[in-house]
Amino acid sequence: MDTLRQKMSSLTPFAKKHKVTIVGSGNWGSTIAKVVAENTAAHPEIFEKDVQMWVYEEEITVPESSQHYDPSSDLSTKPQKLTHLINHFHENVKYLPGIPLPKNVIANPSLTNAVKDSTILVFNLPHQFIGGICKQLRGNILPYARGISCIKGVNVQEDSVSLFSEVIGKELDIYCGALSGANIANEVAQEKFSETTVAYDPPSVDSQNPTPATSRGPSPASSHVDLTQLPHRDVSGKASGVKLKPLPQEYPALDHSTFKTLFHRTYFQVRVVSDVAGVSLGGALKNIIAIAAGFVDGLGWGDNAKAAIMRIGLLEMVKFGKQFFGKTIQPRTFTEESAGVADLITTCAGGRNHRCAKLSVQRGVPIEEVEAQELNGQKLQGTLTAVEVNHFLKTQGMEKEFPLFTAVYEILQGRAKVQDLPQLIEGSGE
Ligand SMILES: NC(=O)C1=CN([C@@H]2O[C@H](COP(=O)(O)OP(=O)(O)OC[C@H]3O[C@@H](n4cnc5c(N)ncnc54)[C@H](O)[C@@H]3O)[C@@H](O)[C@H]2O)C=CC1
Ligand SMILES: O=C(CO)COP(=O)(O)O
Repeated sequence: MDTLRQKMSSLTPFAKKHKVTIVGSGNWGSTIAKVVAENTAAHPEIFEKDVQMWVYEEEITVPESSQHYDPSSDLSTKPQKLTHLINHFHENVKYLPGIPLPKNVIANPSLTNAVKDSTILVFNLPHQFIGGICKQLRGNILPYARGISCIKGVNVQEDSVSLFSEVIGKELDIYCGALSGANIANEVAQEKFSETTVAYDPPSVDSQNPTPATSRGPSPASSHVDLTQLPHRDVSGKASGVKLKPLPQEYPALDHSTFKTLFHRTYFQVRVVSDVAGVSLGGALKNIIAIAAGFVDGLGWGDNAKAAIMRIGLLEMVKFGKQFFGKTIQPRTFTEESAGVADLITTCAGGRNHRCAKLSVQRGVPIEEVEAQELNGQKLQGTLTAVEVNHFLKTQGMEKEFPLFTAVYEILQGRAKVQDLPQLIEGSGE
């Protein structure tokens, strides 16, 4: 059905194209902006070519290591707005240096202006900032927009845990799916082969009743179907209704096929699934395990130790998913999709959480100190996630059920030593 719609759209163009905004412009945000802009340019029948990229504005000086550094130019000798530099050099010289961005990536410091008229909002920023961003966005987006969250983290509030796709959906009254995978940003940006998983499972409102393009009326008020209740888990696991506004018929459907077209490149191969919880949790929880893997690498304990950490960690990820997202999750997502075990492997090998944890052991300093020294403004997600997950497990009286997550937390708090890891997790993973 979806393929039929796309074929028909190439015969009879839709009156409107999807405008895409990337909310965030860090290491991964800029990389996803590049991927998406390549695809919007390649598919003018579905998307507007220009991709807005919201940038948290800051003044920076072009580093001398940059190919754009020119001592005779004010652009290099005086601090400049990051948006100005991105739009001038078509490169995010701070967060994704050395990677040319397509000219149709437009850096925009105004959040509300960047999302204006966009039907697709791709959320890609460190998870600690999403609450404030949603508050600013509320009431300033198209009511029938759809979201994709590329954020790796979980939302812990008091005694509850939820996904960022759920937070975004609830705050903005839209449907939001997720994208996550074994995706070290710099490698994807260099177009080295990788895979990712997109999870998208809205009610059938967008793909149902696909009136052929040829018989559609021009009225902007027309829609695919009537308003539909979108069942959402709320933070306590109960269903809470969000009214999903239907997409006007002037637009191509927003379905699995469209999202695959938006994100898939030969170097970045997409599988689209429906398990939003599994995809999101894989991305969030593996960051805690990557810290443990970095700790044992920092001690020089070798590959067997790291493999053990990853195996036990994977079991805790699946257990956490089943325990707290049981009704919605498909456990095989953790083992079969890029967003599961593949992401765990890549992050424990080449991710920032692993690297900073390893250096913190080698240098004998807190991981936050390494983060500040090494990452030039990029943010670790595993440290905060370890604290948040521990807070949640405590409220459930379940710290002991997740010994590796708990051990990472205790080590980060300075209450246990990395050397104690084998004792702290002894007997777990059985
Ligand atoms: N970098 C990577 O390799 C990958 C990252 N991810 C995930 O993507 C998400 C975004 O990560 P990155 O793009 O790498 O970010 P990053 O680690 O590069 O973070 C820095 C970003 O945060 C912004 N920022 C700083 N203060 C802010 C504030 N007060 N409000 C809003 N934004 C602020 C900065 O402007 C910058 O864009 C994270 O959840 C991360 O786990 C997912 C896959 C790969
Ligand atoms: O999520 C990632 C790879 O998929 C990146 O992990 P880090 O944040 O540890 O670099």
